[in-house]
Amino acid sequence: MGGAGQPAVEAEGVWKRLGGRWVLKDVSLTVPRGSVYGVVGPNGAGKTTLFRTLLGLYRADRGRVALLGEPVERAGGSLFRRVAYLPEDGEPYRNMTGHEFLRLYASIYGVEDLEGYLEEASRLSGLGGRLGERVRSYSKGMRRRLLVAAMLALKPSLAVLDEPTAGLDPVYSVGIRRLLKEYSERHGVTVLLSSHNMYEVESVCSEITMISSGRIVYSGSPGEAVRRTGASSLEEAYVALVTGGGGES
Ligand SMILES: Nc1ncnc2c1ncn2[C@@H]1O[C@H](COP(=O)(O)OP(=O)(O)OP(=O)(O)O)[C@@H](O)[C@H]1O
Repeated sequence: MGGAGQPAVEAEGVWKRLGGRWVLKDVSLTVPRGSVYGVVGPNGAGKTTLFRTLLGLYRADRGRVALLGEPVERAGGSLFRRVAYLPEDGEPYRNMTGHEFLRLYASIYGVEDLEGYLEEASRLSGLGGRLGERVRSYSKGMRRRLLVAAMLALKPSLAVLDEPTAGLDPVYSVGIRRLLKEYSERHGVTVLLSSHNMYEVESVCSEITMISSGRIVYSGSPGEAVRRTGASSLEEAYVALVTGGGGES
C-alpha cells in the first residue's frame, strides 16, 4: 500500500467550476497524516465542493489532488476502503435498527472482523439498548453519533466530516469532538472536518484553512490566525480574514 509517508491529502492549484462559475479558485492545501484538520468559511464559500473534489466525487477542472499518496483520479476500491466520508446531510436509513445499519456499513466497507467492528461501533455510538430500535425513533444527535461511530470504528486512514456537529446540542457536540480527537490520537486516523464553530475548530484542530469565495485566505494553526490579525479570538480573526471575500458572491 503506497503513500504511507505521504500527506493524507495534498491539493495543488485546484480549480472547480459549477453552474457556470468558479467555485474553487487555485486551492492548495496539505493535510498531514494523523492530524485533525479544519476547513472553515462562510456559507457558500466552497467547503463542501472542496471536500467532494478532494475525495474524487468531483473532478477538478485544473490542478491536482493526491489522496493517501495516490492521484485521486487513479484511486480505486482498495484506497477508498481506507477513506470514510460523512456528508453534511448524511443520514442512516430510518427503517433500519442501529444494529442493522452498522452491519450494512461494515458490509459496504468489507470489514473482516465483523464482531470486533460491531462491538467497537456500538460502544462508540453510546446508544446502548437503543441500537435495537429503528433509526426513525432517534433524535438528530443520536443519528449523528451512530454515523460517526460507524465511520470511526472502521479505523480509516482518513475520515472526512462535513459539519459533523451542525445543529447538535452541546452534549452531543462535545461527545463527537472527543471521539474525533481520541481516534486521531489513539489510532492515527487523519480527520478532515468543516465547521462554522470556531470554538470547535480551536479545540480539536491543529491546523486550519479558511476559505472565502472559493479562495484560501489563511492556512496555519488557529493560534497563528489570532496572532496575525491581532484579534482577541479565533472568531474575530475569522471575521477579519474573510471580510471582503464574502460567502456567496
Ligand atoms: N452542483 C452545483 N451547481 C451549481 N452551483 C453549485 C453546486 N454546488 C454548489 N454550488 C455553489 O457553489 C458555491 C459553494 O457551495 P458549497 O456547498 O461548496 O459551499 P459551503 O462552503 O459548503 O457552504 P455551507 O457552509 O453553506 O454548507 C455556492 O455558491 C453554491 O451555490
